[in-house]
Amino acid sequence: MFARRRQATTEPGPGAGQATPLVTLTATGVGKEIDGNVLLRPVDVAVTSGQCVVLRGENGSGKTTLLRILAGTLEPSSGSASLDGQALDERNQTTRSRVAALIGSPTAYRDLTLIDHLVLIDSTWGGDIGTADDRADAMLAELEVDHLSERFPHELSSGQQHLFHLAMVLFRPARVLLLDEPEQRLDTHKRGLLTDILLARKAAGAALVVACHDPTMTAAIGDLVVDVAAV
Ligand SMILES: Nc1ncnc2c1ncn2[C@@H]1O[C@H](COP(=O)(O)OP(=O)(O)OP(=O)(O)O)[C@@H](O)[C@H]1O
Repeated sequence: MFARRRQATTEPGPGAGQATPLVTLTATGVGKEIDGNVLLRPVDVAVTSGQCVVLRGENGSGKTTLLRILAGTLEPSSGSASLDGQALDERNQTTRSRVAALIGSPTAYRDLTLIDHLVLIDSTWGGDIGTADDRADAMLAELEVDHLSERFPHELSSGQQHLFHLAMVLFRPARVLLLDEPEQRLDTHKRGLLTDILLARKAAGAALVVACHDPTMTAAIGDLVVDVAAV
């Protein structure tokens, strides 16, 4: 007998174009050590709906580690992180339903086209405007990669691949968006496009935490900058 399919959720979010209740993501004194190696010095972060916190820090200072803790995929060694007072854990349906994260590369399949990927994601998260194909096309168009919709992931340039990864994450509804260097590999125009999309998500009520090395983008999207100390 098969186990019941693990549901994502039907909760709406800014990606779904619906009104979004407030959320608060808090990390207090979170730090991480593995086998005596410091990955992240203790740091505090708090963000609520409609705000963006930018994580700034030199290479290796622990920004990705912090994002993993906020995504509930990594336990902190010290301190605690919570979403609306509940501990973050990606295995927990509440965390999964509210938090979308681009940390590293999401899983992609060689034999599915870009639009196939988004339609697959749509089969979990759904939407209420048009068909799944319409919704997927609209997401790809927002990032100006709709002309690549019938390509396979390995037929993309590195910047196009990154835009595809962003599309997979931005496509699903989410009250919290965690993005690790979303500007990487993007040209100036695409960075501007992404900036506008993130500002729109903020205006729609998403809470954003973004690790970013681009000062222009940081100034445009950030309500608060958290400097992550070198380890
Ligand atoms: N599994 C691990 N075991 C031990 N140390 C690790 C492990 N993973 C990462 N580190 C170390 O932890 C530190 C923080 O890494 P992290 O990827 O969080 O930094 P970052 O600020 O995101 O860096 P970048 O700006 O280069 O992306 C680095 O010094 C890294 O070498």
